[in-house]
Amino acid sequence: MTRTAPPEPDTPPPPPPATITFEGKYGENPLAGAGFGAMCRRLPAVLAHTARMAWAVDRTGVLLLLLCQLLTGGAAALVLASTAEAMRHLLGAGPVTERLHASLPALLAVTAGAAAGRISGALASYADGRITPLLITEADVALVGAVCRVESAAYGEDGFSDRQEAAEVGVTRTRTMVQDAQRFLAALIRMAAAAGVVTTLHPTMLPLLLLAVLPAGAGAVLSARVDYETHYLNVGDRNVRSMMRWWATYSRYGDEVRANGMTGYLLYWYRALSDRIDRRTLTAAPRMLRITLTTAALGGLFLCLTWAVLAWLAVTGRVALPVAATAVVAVQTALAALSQFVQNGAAMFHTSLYLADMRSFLGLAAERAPRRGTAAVPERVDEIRLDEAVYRYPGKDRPAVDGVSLTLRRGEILAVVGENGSGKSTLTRLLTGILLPDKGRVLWDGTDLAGADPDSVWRRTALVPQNFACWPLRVRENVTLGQPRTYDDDAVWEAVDAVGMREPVERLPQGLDTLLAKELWGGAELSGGQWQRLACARALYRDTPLVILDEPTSQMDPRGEHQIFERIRRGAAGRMTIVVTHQLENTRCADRVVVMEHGRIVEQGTYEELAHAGGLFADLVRLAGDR
Ligand SMILES: Nc1ncnc2c1ncn2[C@@H]1O[C@H](COP(=O)(O)OP(=O)(O)OP(=O)(O)O)[C@@H](O)[C@H]1O
Repeated sequence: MTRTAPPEPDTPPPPPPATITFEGKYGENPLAGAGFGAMCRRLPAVLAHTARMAWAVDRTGVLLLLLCQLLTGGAAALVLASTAEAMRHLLGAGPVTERLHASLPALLAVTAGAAAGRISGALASYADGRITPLLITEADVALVGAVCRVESAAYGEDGFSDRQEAAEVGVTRTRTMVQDAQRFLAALIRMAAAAGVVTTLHPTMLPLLLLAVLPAGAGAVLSARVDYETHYLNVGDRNVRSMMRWWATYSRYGDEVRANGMTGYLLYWYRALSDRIDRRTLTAAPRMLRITLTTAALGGLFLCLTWAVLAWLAVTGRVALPVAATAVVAVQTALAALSQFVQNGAAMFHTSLYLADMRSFLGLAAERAPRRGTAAVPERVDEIRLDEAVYRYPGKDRPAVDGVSLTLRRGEILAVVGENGSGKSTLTRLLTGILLPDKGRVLWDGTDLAGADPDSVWRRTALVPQNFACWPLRVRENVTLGQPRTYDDDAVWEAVDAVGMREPVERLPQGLDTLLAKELWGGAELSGGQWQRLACARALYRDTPLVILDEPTSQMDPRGEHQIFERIRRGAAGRMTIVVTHQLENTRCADRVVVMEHGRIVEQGTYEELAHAGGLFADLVRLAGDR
């Protein structure tokens, strides 16, 4: 139900958030065709996977955990055997003091066994506490690393982001993985010990006990399946909700949200989406209840049968009274162990579903990692050539860059202009090898980027994108991005000076050491234009053979803009510089201007040539002046 009303009563109610439905292979729940047996068969693989991951991060912890499991089993067996022994004496014939005296060693053994069990339990928790944080970090870092490394084109693939969201849940679930596995193993060992004792008392007892707990296990597995199905249905909505949550609450967008009166709608939207997620969860609740009630009833029935058989064995003299008393303890122990065994088995199964999502996403990311070749581009690049390059984004009908040929030489400044969506940024992505063309080639001094090691290419590029990041790091790291060229700050100040930021940085409380995140303790904030200057300083600091500035001065005052273009001119000799801009006056500094339309280069020449050519550029110049 939607409780937050849209803000304006006299306007029509806003539409609810769009429903995202997966199609194709992403629409298929991986559990849809899996039966109960198939689900149970996953467990050994999950156990082995958990053991492998745990072994990789903390061998001592794993060995300690295994030792604890053996100790737990041994302690359980000792407690049961000694209980039987103590019962035999206590319920035997003779005076009470003598019976007590005779049973004392067995009672002491019970105490020692119980103490050993407790100690090994505590040690197992300690080992789990050591391993789990490391495992979570491993999984988390693997996920972040995998996403950072995929080919940029993968971000545009349908379902990529949703599968990433599902994988994030897998990382969270890693928290319970070791604990579930450890409890599962401990229960298995305790169960084996108790089952041995129960079987020696009477062979019918064990199958009855099994029947008593199996329904609970089946119930837990089936509930886990329903829970996962609901989770799976909600992945898309949860993903978009968490994105919107970030956008709506991030302080940087606070002005836009408030001054556009968006708060009411955003809350309405957020509530409506949350309600939809809740509705799906609630729809699953009656199914869960049915499963739990049915399996509990079945389990209860079999448990009654177990106790009835035990009573019948004792009453008919088929087992002696001391043995029957031991049987009560053994049945209780076996029952507890069996319940723990099936419950933790089901929990492991449950966790395994989310971990499988994580593993499958990591597999997808590995498939999408660059596989381009190992050719290294030369240190000093003299020429970059685009040869009939075509690139179409996934899911788009038309190519964003459509058969572009272009040669850029060292020392040249190239300006790229064109209307919105004409393919300028995509062209820069092709030149830097962020994207590889579907057809045609991009050659750096004759080396095709399709066969070049991308890291060797990106060591030679510097890019100020349209949407640059405002890193919540210190000023220094915002310039160096953590890759200092020297151990002193001279090169950093040089880049800061080049964009006219010395004075504002010196005025910050800790200069270059100031944290640029107002929302963090002790942080400071810059203005939009100052952030953009810093993004340019970042590119200049890198001192690479190719520098690309995509709308680098859109937020700057005229002085800042002048300073940046002055710096571009001065530094042009040793490199290739590409400036993408809508400020056509700024293209005067370029040796050549290329004009793009619908993904193609439609004109090229100097500013003066194009301004008088009567084509698209001249048209845009006229429109810019006609205000
Ligand atoms: N990541 C993307 N995924 C899918 N389509 C994209 C993506 N980026 C751009 N496009 C599409 O490719 C076309 C060219 O976009 P591009 O960003 O290269 O244009 P542009 O000339 O830089 O535009 P602008 O002047 O607005 O920055 C557009 O139709 C756009 O919708």
